[in-house]
Formats: sequence, structure tokens, C-alpha cells
Amino acid sequence: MADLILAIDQGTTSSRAIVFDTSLKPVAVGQQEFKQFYPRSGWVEHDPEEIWSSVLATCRSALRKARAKPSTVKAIGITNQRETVVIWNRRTGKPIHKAIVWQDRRTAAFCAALKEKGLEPLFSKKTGLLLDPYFSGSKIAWLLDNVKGARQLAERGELAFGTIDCFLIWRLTGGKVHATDATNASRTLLYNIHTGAWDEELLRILGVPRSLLPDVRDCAADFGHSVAEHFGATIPICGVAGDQQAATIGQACFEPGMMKATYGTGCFALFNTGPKAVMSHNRLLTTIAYQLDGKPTYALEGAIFVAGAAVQWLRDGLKLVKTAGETGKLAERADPNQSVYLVPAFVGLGAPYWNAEARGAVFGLTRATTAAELARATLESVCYQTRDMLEAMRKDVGDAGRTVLRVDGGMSASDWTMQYLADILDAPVDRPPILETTALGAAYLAGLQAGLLPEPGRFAKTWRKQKRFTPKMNARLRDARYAGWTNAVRKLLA
Ligand SMILES: Nc1ncnc2c1ncn2[C@@H]1O[C@H](COP(=O)(O)OP(=O)(O)O)[C@@H](O)[C@H]1O
Ligand SMILES: O=P(O)(O)OC[C@H](O)CO
Repeated sequence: MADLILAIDQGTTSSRAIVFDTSLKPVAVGQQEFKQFYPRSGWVEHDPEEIWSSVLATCRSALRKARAKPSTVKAIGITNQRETVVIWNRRTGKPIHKAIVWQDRRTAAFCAALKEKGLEPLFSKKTGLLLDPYFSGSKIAWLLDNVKGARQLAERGELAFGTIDCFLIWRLTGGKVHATDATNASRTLLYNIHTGAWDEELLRILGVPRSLLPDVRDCAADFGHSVAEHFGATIPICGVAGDQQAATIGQACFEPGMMKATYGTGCFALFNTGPKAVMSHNRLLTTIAYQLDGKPTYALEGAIFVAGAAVQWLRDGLKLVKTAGETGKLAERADPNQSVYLVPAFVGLGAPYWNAEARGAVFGLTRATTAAELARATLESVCYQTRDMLEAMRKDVGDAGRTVLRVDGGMSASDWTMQYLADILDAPVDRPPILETTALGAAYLAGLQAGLLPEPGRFAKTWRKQKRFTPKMNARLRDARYAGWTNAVRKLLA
């Protein structure tokens, strides 16, 4: 039987496992949604035990569907929702609390207080990030301060922190390996992206003991072996990257100037800046896109918290549609003369606004407004937010920002949205045949390390587009539509 690679994609709303062959064709998929906990307004938690059991179940299901003999699975790649924090007891392996999810805003006041003290430039300079509750650092501090006895245990070296990749590696290796990769480390607010080390000064400011933190490795590296009881054989774990970085790899954005945007729960655009860390002057993030052979490649990133999540809200909250896919058809029926704008600030606004306290609003409603206009406004909001990000990027990198955008993720399946995106950005939008580029990126990293797949340059040549969306809207209409959006955001933030 031919060799196989198992990619684990642990996302915000579901865990997926995809078995790939060594030409990176998906052979079988397992997927399981898990529970979201919203204990208070703006708080979002996951149960780490459910994350673990869903990962095990989806891997086993994908391997079963692929009829894979355990000995033919040569490598495991892991990609994950980033920033989400788990802290567990090193002796028992038990988490001390639920995972605090990247969308969680409970540390907004804590971050604001650090900003008041003028500390944001220091954090930005070292980590490329902003003092926003989005990132792991303030969530770790919250757990240490709010879970009884946690700080003492941490100071005695009895606790371990990890983003989801790290927690899964710990569990898969039977507690032998406490490690993460440079892309996940670069999202914590604790990791110096220039020196490639945990930063003692930032640890001190946030009150995080060094003993909590994992070892940081390349994206293609030795992360230990999964113990045999999980999948019937010991399998090397050798590819790890945060999901947005894995999508950048899966989209083969290896050259400076290449850009991808992934439309899942949120939307995250990464623009490759090569071996140079470009610091944004326009409220974007600087992050590690990937690290191979000890050399980091950097990216500018725009992060939007709500993209597909707004479509889910239409489906599950308002019950305007039965499936996410119906929103495109509904939007087509909308009255072109109505100017309805939805600003989906359900958990605040990310790039380039970074307003943790903002909440969503709809503007321009009339008696004539129907579900169709609301659906259109929802899909459009994702495109306008991408334009906001791109405007900031173009200011940072000039005309290099006027590039083709490679898209992926569940929402990129919507032709209506992708055409509107090309129109509003005034840039071509390319969609590959496989929208699961996140898992593909993780599989590629694992296959690269296992010696099954070629170096990035040759892998990039295999990238194909399924469809290009070319801008068709006239400039006057584009400017008017976008001006309506910026006006709506201004009113919301006033
Ligand atoms: N055809 C579609 N049109 C609009 N939105 C869609 C469509 N298909 C899926 N989505 C949205 O995409 C998201 C799922 O994408 P996915 O990449 O699986 O997300 P995640 O990895 O964040 O869980 C959901 O929020 C869903 O509402
Ligand atoms: O789970 P996703 O695909 O929405 O991605 C979440 C991001 O990694 C958060 O930074």
C-alpha cells in the first residue's frame, strides 16, 4: 500500500482530519463539530477534552475511510486555530480550565491598562502584534490570576501552557513532548519574532513564568511520535503551523509579494514579505509566515474576526436560510437600489480598527428591506472588511499590495461573494480547486520533513487555480459602495 500523510486541522468550530497521498491528493476526511461555550458576553471557551476526543475520533474515522494500514501513515501534520490558550497540569495532563478562545474579549480592560501605561510600542516592536485581547498573552495571565492555586503551581513548574497544536502534540506523544512551532509562538505576545526566543521582559510585564512555555521549533521538524495506542502505530509528528500560516503554505505563497486570504469563521489575509519583518504603520500585524531550516519568513497580516460567522448568524441566529450556500442566491435577489450595510462587529473589530468594545449594527434599513438585502449586506461586509485590510496593506507596502489575492476556506465557495470581493478590491481573486488549503499546508510540511515531498519551489509549481474572479464593477459604483461602508463604520465607532 502507498504511503500516506495524516493532516489534523483543529479549527474554531470543528476538528478535521484529512488523509493525503504523497501527491497531496485528499483520500479521506473526518470532521466533527464541537461545543462553543459563551459564559458571558464577549467570552468564548472550548472544552480541551472535547477538542482532544474530536481530534482522535476524526483521525480514526479518516484513517478508516482511507482503509489505511497504520504502518503506511508516514507523517502527521498539525494545524490549528491560533492564539487559543490551554493550560494543563504536567503530572496529570489535565487542563486546569476550559480553553480561552482567540475570539474571547475578557482581557480587554487588562490590555487597555497596559496600553495606558504606554507599553504597546514595546510589544509591537518585539512581537509584531498589538495589545489586543485576541492574542494568547493576556489570556494566560487571566488564567493564572483567576484559577485557584494556578499561579503557585505555575511558579513551581507544575503547569504547561500551549496553543492547541502544542496541547495536541503533548497528548499524541503521551506527555513526552512540550513543543510548538514558530508561527504559533508568534501569536502569543510573548515571543520575540526578531530573535526567535521567548522574551523575558514581556514575560515579566505579563507575569508569565518561563517554566510554563514550550520549546519552539521550525514548522517542518521533529515533534516526537504519536504513541501506538492512538492510531495503531507510532507515527512521527513532523509538520506544525497555525492555520492561517498553513493556508499560506498550502496556497504556495512562498515569494515576497504573494498574498492569500482564508474565509472561515473569520478572515485572515497574509502578505509574504520574505526574510524581512516589515513593521506596519497602519495597524496590521507582523507575523512569522513559516520557519524552515531555522530561517523565518515574515508576513503582514490583516485579521477580521467575523466572516463566515456572520453567515452562520443568518442561518442559525436569524434563520433566514437553511444552509450557508443559500445566501448567495438570496443576495442575487436583493434590490440594487437599497443601501443596507451590516457591520458585523459581534466580537469587536479587528484590523485595522482594533476596537474590542464595538458591537455589530445594521444601517440603512427601510420598510422595503427584506431577507435578501440583509443577506447581501452580510456577504458584502466580508468584502468591505477585506478592502479595509488591503487599503492598510497598500499603505505599508505600496503597489506591491496590488496583487492577485488567492482565496480559500469555506466561504470562498460562494461565487457571489468572490465576485463582489474582486469588484470591491479592484483586484483579481484566484480560487484553487482544493479549499482545504490549511490541511494541505500541514500535510506538505509533514511530508517535506519526512522526505516524501519536494522543496517549496517545486511544490509551488503544482499550485492550480480552479477559477479567477476578475473585477467588473465600474469605478464610480465601487467608490460609492465602499464610501457607504466606511461611513457606516465611522457611525458605529463614533
Ligand atoms: N457557500 C457559502 N457561502 C457563504 N458562506 C459559506 C459557504 N459555505 C460555507 N460558508 C461559511 O464558511 C464557514 C466555514 O468555513 P471553514 O473554512 O470550515 O471555517 P472554520 O475553519 O473557521 O471552522 C462557515 O462560517 C460558513 O458559514
Ligand atoms: O479556525 P479558523 O479557521 O477560524 O482560524 C482561526 C484563526 O487561526 C484565529 O487567529
